Amino acid sequence: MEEYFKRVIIALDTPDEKRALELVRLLKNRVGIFKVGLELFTGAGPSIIGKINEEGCRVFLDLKFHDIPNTVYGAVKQAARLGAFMLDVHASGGRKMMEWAKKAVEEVFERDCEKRPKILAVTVLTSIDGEDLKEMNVEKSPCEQVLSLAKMAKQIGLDGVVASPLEIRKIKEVLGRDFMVVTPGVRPSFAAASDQKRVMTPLEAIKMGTDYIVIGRPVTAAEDPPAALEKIFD
Ligand SMILES: O=C(O)c1cc(=O)[nH]c(=O)n1[C@@H]1O[C@H](COP(=O)(O)O)[C@@H](O)[C@H]1O
Repeated sequence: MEEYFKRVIIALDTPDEKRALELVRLLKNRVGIFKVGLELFTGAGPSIIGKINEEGCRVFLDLKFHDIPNTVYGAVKQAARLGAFMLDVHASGGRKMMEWAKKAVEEVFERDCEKRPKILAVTVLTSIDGEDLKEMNVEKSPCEQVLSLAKMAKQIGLDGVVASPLEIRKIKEVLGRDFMVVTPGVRPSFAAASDQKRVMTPLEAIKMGTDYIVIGRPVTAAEDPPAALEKIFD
């Protein structure tokens, strides 16, 4: 079980700092990384990252930056100083935007490469399927589109990608084992898929070779979050 817990990131999707820290305290003896996304960051403010770090846990700062290169460069510079272990930008922001995001992190940690947060590129959201892509005039399948964005992220020198579990095998095969893959869109058999479309169970995703799975509601909305987490891998 420990082997599985090491690969879990819990998404703290609540606007409430108190609830977020309560979840961290409930789960921190099993899970070491918590995700601060748009809802919590906007609701609780940037200081939430330091507070999670003070609990002895690492933070994936998931703000999915997507803007012109100069704006993303400035935002990533600020985000990189907050103490996150990983942060992300949208790959669909393009090559230059990703290059500038990398440059921002490198400049902040010029003298301290070890502390540099990892930068991930979000490929195709797990809530999007082939039909949705077609509607946006993307003729590629989700897997092809993920792979082409992931290749660009790797060329630029980002640390990895966020993709669905359905693409893990292909990304690792083509881009190598060291290129990090983080997969939301995991649903245990007892949980509803809700707005997620490209899903697999957490255990299947880990067996496919993902570096980390991101789990939110199946754990955080459960009456007993630690028990829900145990049940997933039991
Ligand atoms: O970047 C992400 O973390 C992300 C990318 C993606 O493609 N799909 C996705 O669901 N996420 C995030 O992963 C979490 C999934 O939460 P649940 O659907 O509740 O398990 C949410 O916080 C999403 O914002």
